[in-house]
Amino acid sequence: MPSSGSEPAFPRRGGVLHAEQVPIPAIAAAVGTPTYVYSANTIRARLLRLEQAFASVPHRIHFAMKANSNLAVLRLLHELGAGVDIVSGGELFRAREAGFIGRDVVFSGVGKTVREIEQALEERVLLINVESEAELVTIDAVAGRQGVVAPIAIRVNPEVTVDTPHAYIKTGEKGQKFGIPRDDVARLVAMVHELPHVALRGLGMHLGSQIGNADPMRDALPRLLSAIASARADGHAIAYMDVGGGLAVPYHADEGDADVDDYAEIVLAAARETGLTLLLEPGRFLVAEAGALITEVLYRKHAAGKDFIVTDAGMNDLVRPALYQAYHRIDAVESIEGTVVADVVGPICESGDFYAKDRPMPDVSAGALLAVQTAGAYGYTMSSNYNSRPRPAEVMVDGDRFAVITERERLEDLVRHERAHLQWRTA
Ligand SMILES: Cc1ncc(COP(=O)(O)O)c(C=O)c1O
Ligand SMILES: N[C@@H](CCCC[NH3+])C(=O)O
Repeated sequence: MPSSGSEPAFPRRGGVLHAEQVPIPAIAAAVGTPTYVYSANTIRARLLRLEQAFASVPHRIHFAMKANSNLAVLRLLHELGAGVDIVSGGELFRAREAGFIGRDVVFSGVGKTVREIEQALEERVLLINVESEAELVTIDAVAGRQGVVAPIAIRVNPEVTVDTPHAYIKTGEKGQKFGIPRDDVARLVAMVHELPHVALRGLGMHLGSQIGNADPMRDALPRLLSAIASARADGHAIAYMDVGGGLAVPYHADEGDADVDDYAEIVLAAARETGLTLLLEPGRFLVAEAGALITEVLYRKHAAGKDFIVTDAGMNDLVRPALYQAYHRIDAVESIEGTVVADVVGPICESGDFYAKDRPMPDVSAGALLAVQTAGAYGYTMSSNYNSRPRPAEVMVDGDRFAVITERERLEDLVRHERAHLQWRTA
């Protein structure tokens, strides 16, 4: 790791990268900006926190890799014994590359294609979480063609009230596309008996994301438990109970974590009551605080009585503020004298391209580095090439080691691949 000797100005509680001294200026100089920087030690600490909370029952933590599918992050979680929750063939491919095998994988999502179901069955995934009757029939047909029996779980929509900071990140409420409405579950469970190539091994749910208290889980668990009891009464050998992800992390400096112990207490009680293996699918909780987006200030601008800080990162690099009006703390990497109330905006041609509005900020000049905090979850994975911009680099820091992947390397690999497979065919 190149070292500049300068210490980041932000390793305080509630921020990211507090678990180790990460030489951000040296990383920015070596890799360029914008770049995501992840801390392996923070991910270790977060996983340990959850492992300790659930240690008293048989359980497995399946990281929802949609939150962060960087290979170094996945490899670390694999080494630490986690499994993964995937939602596409692409995620299955990345999971395999990171060392996960079939039984480490649960496959969620409302729109799995036949090809994705085939691949999941070829890999012998632990569970395919079924989200509709049509999907159930498709899985049975695909498994039949492969001559196997697909292990499935039914994802119940418990239809409870879920309190999240934005409507787009609720999933377990009535009328949403996710899961099987709770009144339909018994019918689907019964249908499984008619389908020779599926075996119902679990029931699960996922309530939503960034859920700061245990109330929705408290409301939903009895509904999941009753579905489990009916499925068992109907003769199914249920082995797993999946409570999804959703645990909140602090984005504001004065916010606390979701109360893991409160959450664990009610989930543990339910798991004990069933005697089943508990599956958890946390995404954000494991990685959000382990990541920051490092961006350079390009310009200061004063217009119509307002101050703007123009950064080289935009909504294509981190879309959460534009998509969910999400708050991310923004700190100067090196100490700056004075503050200014400013909008922090990116270079994209959209008025929604901002990271902060009218926010007291360090009075930075062009060339200063900013750290957009709590960006390790749904940061890079939701980034795009909008405005034909390259995606940010990603750097994983682990003590004095670091692993870098840049867009140039990704594109070079793609082009190499394309060249290797380019061939003309006669029509
Ligand atoms: C099925 C499923 N499991 C797990 C997660 C992970 O959620 P979170 O990152 O909030 O823990 C999600 C995303 O909301 C999801 O859709
Ligand atoms: N992408 C969302 C979380 C939703 C996860 C998928 N169900 C976020 O950035 O907050």
